[in-house]
Amino acid sequence: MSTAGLEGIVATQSGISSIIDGVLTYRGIDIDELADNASFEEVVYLLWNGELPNADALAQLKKDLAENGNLPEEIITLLQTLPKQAHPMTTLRTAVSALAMYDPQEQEMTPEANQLKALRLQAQISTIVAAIQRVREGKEILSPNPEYGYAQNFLYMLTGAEPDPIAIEAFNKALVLHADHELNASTFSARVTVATLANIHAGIVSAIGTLSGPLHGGANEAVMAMLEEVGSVENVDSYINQALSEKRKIMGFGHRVYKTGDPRAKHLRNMSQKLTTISGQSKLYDMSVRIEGIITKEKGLLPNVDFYSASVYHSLGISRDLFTPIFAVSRTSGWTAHILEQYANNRLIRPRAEYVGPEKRHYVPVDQR
Ligand SMILES: CC(=O)SCCNC(=O)CCNC(=O)[C@H](O)C(C)(C)COP(=O)(O)OP(=O)(O)OC[C@H]1O[C@@H](n2cnc3c(N)ncnc32)[C@H](O)[C@@H]1OP(=O)(O)O
Ligand SMILES: O=C([O-])CC(=O)C(=O)O
Repeated sequence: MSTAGLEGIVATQSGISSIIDGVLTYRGIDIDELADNASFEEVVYLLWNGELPNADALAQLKKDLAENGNLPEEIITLLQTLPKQAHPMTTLRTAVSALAMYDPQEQEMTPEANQLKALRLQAQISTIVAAIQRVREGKEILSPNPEYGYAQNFLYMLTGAEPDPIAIEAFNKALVLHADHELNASTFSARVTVATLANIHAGIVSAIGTLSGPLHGGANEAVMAMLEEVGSVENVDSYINQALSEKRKIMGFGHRVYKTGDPRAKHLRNMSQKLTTISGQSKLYDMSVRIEGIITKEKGLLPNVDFYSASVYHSLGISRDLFTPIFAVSRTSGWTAHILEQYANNRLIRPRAEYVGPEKRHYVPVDQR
């Protein structure tokens, strides 16, 4: 008997992140502690190496990420050539796929080569997402500033301006909160892909495609679309009641694993309150809180990581269709950690399907059909 959606099936062992009794940890460290204290670079190091970096290792990783963030000229030309109206997740997936062709170690599969490819991908993916926006605005594509950290560099490459410290802190926290999440759908697809011994870029392309759907990472963009459609706190009740009566899903609520709440959501809720106030858009936070109240009361569902991240990113001045690509920028750290873990102890992932098709029968020639 199959289990729909593989619910509750343990498909692999992993030492990277855990969800136990509703508590999320990266390498054993509670996400609450990391959200309040860690830089994204510390989290990347932790996910890849299993330990937090000392000061020298952290400085080296920051330097490596900034230095490896430049894009090959051919990728810049590609980004400038692809259709401007394409969804940025499609453009991102295509650019990462193309990036494999310019990676100096594309066909090398040693652990050392794979670690370097992971580093280059983590460095370049942020440049690509910022570049997608710059190209749409007809602006020059920027490279990372070696003086800046990862979060600061993304905001700088996106806008060309010096980002303010509150924005850097908030963006860093959002990156930390999205970095890894056990065997979510995109991570699973990355692991399935590389378990055939396909290369890292192939795994990340699979993962980006999987993340893009609204039942997974694409929900953050869908939440913002809903907030814009609702428009005001006064409209919330009628909009949500109508959606529920039509049995429509409310994006940003529910979770396959968490049934008593997503531990990341409270951080994003607090950030949403603060940032919407600073940016003069507290209406978005008020609408979100009202929606949460109704969905929790009517459906018993709680917000997931995607719900309040929408108003957070919007308050930072980020376009709605970049929300999911930004999720991919952060999750590349988790995807690559899982890919390296898969390579280190690999076996082809190939489950079975329960056959429910027609009984055995014979081929009928076309003139007899
Ligand atoms: C980063 C992330 O990926 S977090 C998740 C992001 N996705 C979303 O926010 C999309 C909205 N949420 C959902 O679609 C689901 O809750 C999922 C995909 C996250 C989890 O799905 P599953 O574990 O398969 O739960 P499933 O979709 O079977 O839902 C179970 C029941 O709750 C209902 N339900 C679940 N989520 C929602 C929702 N957001 N709005 C309304 N009803 C919902 C379903 O309609 C279903 O009801 P039924 O039993 O009467 O048919
Ligand atoms: O774990 C999941 O199913 C989805 C999720 O919250 C994530 O990927 O962050």
